[in-house]
This record gives sequence, structure tokens and C-alpha cells, in this order.
Amino acid sequence: MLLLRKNFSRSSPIATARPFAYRNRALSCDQTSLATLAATHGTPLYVYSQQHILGRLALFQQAFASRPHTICYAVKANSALAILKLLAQNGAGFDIVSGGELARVVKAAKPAVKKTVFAGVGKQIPEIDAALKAGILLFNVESESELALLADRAELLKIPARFSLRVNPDVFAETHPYISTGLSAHKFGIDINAARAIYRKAAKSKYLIPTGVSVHIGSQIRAVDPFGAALDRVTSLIQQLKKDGITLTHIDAGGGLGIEYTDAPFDPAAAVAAYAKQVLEATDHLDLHLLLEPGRFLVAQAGALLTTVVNVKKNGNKTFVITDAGMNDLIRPALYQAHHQILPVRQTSAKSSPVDIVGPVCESGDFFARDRDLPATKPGDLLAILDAGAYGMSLTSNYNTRTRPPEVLVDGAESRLIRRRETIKDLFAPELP
Ligand SMILES: Cc1ncc(COP(=O)(O)O)c(C=O)c1O
Ligand SMILES: N[C@@H](CCCC[NH3+])C(=O)O
Repeated sequence: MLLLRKNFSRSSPIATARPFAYRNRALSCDQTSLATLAATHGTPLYVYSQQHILGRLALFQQAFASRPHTICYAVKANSALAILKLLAQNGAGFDIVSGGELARVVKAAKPAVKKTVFAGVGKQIPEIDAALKAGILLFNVESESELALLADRAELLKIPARFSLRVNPDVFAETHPYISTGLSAHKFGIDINAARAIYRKAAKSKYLIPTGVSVHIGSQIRAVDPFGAALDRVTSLIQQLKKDGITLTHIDAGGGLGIEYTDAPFDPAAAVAAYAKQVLEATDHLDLHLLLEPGRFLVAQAGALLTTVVNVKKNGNKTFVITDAGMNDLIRPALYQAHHQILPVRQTSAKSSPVDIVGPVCESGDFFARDRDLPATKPGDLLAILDAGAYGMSLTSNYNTRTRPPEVLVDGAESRLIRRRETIKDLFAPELP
């Protein structure tokens, strides 16, 4: 693993694979020392590489350059205002799933609201109204009853609503069951076989504008064929609608492209190219604007969670390395048994042995790794949990009345705090005595 990192070079074909590498025996993010960031801001601390995020966005933009398209970054992956602003300044729109995410887009990048799509199975009236008034690109509608509600709100506000039906294609994609969304057993989308009739009915409504079709089959999908299979089903729906006189302008292929979480080599350019091939081949014969909703692929590998070892203890024959970060700071291992690489920030020649790396939270599920080989470590040592830029900070909580960590954005040798550490006082703020 360490060898792989030593070989890391900007000119290598996997140069944008990961921004974290050892320099002078200490882990850096770009040209910035993680030990210095931890000393300045304390731990737990989220660190993100700006150059890496922009590199990933550029990979996507290049892969789809042959077609009119908009990359609608999935805000749920990481909703830091500075990251939203950065992506919008570089051409991205957004995929949102709540009024809260809309508010963040408005605050970070107001002009990008018109490149924003709104999905979600439980949209409520205030959220719909806010999105109509803000002038989003379109609603990805997930049920017939939601479409009726949207029509009512649009009529009441006298603001016509552009919409796509998010169809459920009943296509299986290999991923964790909690983040698979494209089967009829899942709550997401409208049965693709029912969609045609719903479009025909909606086309008669004065305040509904049928604009596109959307599909999203899940997240952390590595084998790209299911993306093509789902889109094949969508394109035949579009052709049927054309016969009905309903001409759409957009097709939304969703997000979901996965990354490599282990230390196996990963070529992100090849991954996007294979994904783009599926999407473009399935949709090339249609003269439609393509919407893409990547989240994880753009930000996951840009980020690491830095944490300090607070204790090392043995129970029976197990060794526990206890860190100051807990499952409230990064829940992916506890929730999905997700694997994240964990590296000592200072490279060491100490002998490795299997340990459980766990947090201080009162749950046995509060672990980052189990039976993982880690060089001998002691209180005060710094560890970096890699590939934590997506669904890390955005899934944090205050469980055990713990405060959320701060976030730092690194740009080469520069860095800036983009969110301060929450204080215990912040936690009292919404509460009434
Ligand atoms: C509708 C929708 N779009 C986009 C995404 C982003 O997915 P990912 O982060 O896997 O690219 C998600 C998450 O699964 C989603 O539900
Ligand atoms: N939270 C999930 C991804 C969810 C995608 C949203 N539908 C993860 O950490 O992998």
C-alpha cells in the first residue's frame, strides 16, 4: 500500500486517483502537510483537496464533451458551501433532495439554481413552493400523487413547473442493498410501465411542462452495464412519448458511478470513460440535453478524516485503537460495513498487527475498521481515514452530544477553514428550556 503511494505522481495516468500521498515520510494533501493542519485546527478534522475535486469534474466534463450536458452535482454527497461554490464556478449545476439543500445552493451559487434538479420521494409543499419560486430547472417527480401536488402548487403560484418523471426501471445493479434504488421493490421512482399514461395526462395540464425523464439506479456502482440497461428502457419510453406528441428536451441519467475504496489501483479516467460509453451509446440517437448527477465520484477521494489516537487497549486477545473521531463523524463503516483505508499520518516502520480502530461512542457499531493491520500506534498519533469526502460530513450527527468536526479546503500549498468546529454552545441553540 505504501509503495503504491510512493509511486504516486502528478504525471501518472492515475494522477487524479487520490490527492493523499507521503512526502518526507508524512502524509500530505496536495502540497499541504496533514500534521500541520491537525495541529492548527485540531481533530477530528475533514480535509478536502480543491484541485482533486476540479480534476474529477473535468474528467466528467471531458467524457461527455461530445454532447450538450449539465453535470448536476448531488449535493447530498457533500454540501459544504465552499464546495458547492467551487463546482458552480466551474460549470456545475446541482441535484437536490430537500428544501435545505435548495437553500444551500441559493446561498453558495444562486445563478446555478437554474441548473438545479429536485428529486425525492417525499417533497413537501414549502419545499415545492420554494423551488418553484427560485426557478429550478426541473422537478424529478417520483409519484403520480406528487405530480398532482406539483400541478396544484404551480397553478396557485402561477409558475409553470418543468418536470421529469423519475422512472423505476427495475434494473439490478451490484452495490450495498441500502444504496440500491432501481428495483421495483425500492421506494424510488415511478414504475416505468406506468409512466407513459402519466405523461399523457400531465401534458393536458396548463401548469405542468413535461421536460424530461430521469433514472437513478443506485450508488457506488462499479460495473457500468446496468447504467446502459436502465437507459435503454428510458429511451424506449421517450420514443413512445414522441408518438403521443410529447417531445421532451432532457434526459437525466442520475448518479451512482462508484470509486475504489481499497488500495487497489484505480484509474478514474477509465472509470468515467466506461460509464460515459454506456450513457452515450444508449442515448446518442436522441437529440436531448443530458443531465448527470454524480456525487461520490467527484468528492469522495478528495477528502480524508483526520483523527488522533486517544487510547490503545486490549480486551481478551483483541487490540482496540480508540480515536477521537466516532461513528457520528463518519458513519459509513457502521452503516454499510464500508471499507476505508486508514493510514498513519507519519509513516512508520513499526511492525503491523491486526487491530480494531474504533471511536469513543457508546455503541459496539462505532468502528472504522475491524481486524485491520496497522503499524503499532500510541495515544497522540494521527491517523487519516481516506476517501471520506463523500457521505462523510453530510452524514454526521450530534449523537452522544458530540460536536461536528470542522472542514478545511486545501488548494496546493494553501488551505482555508471552510466550516468551523461546532461548539457545545451551538448544540443548545435550537432548544427551549
Ligand atoms: C437521485 C440521486 N441522484 C444522484 C445521487 C448521487 O449518487 P452518487 O453519489 O453515487 O453519484 C443519488 C444518490 O444515490 C441519488 O439518489
Ligand atoms: N450514504 C451512502 C450513499 C447514498 C446515496 C444516496 N442515495 C454512502 O455513504 O455510500
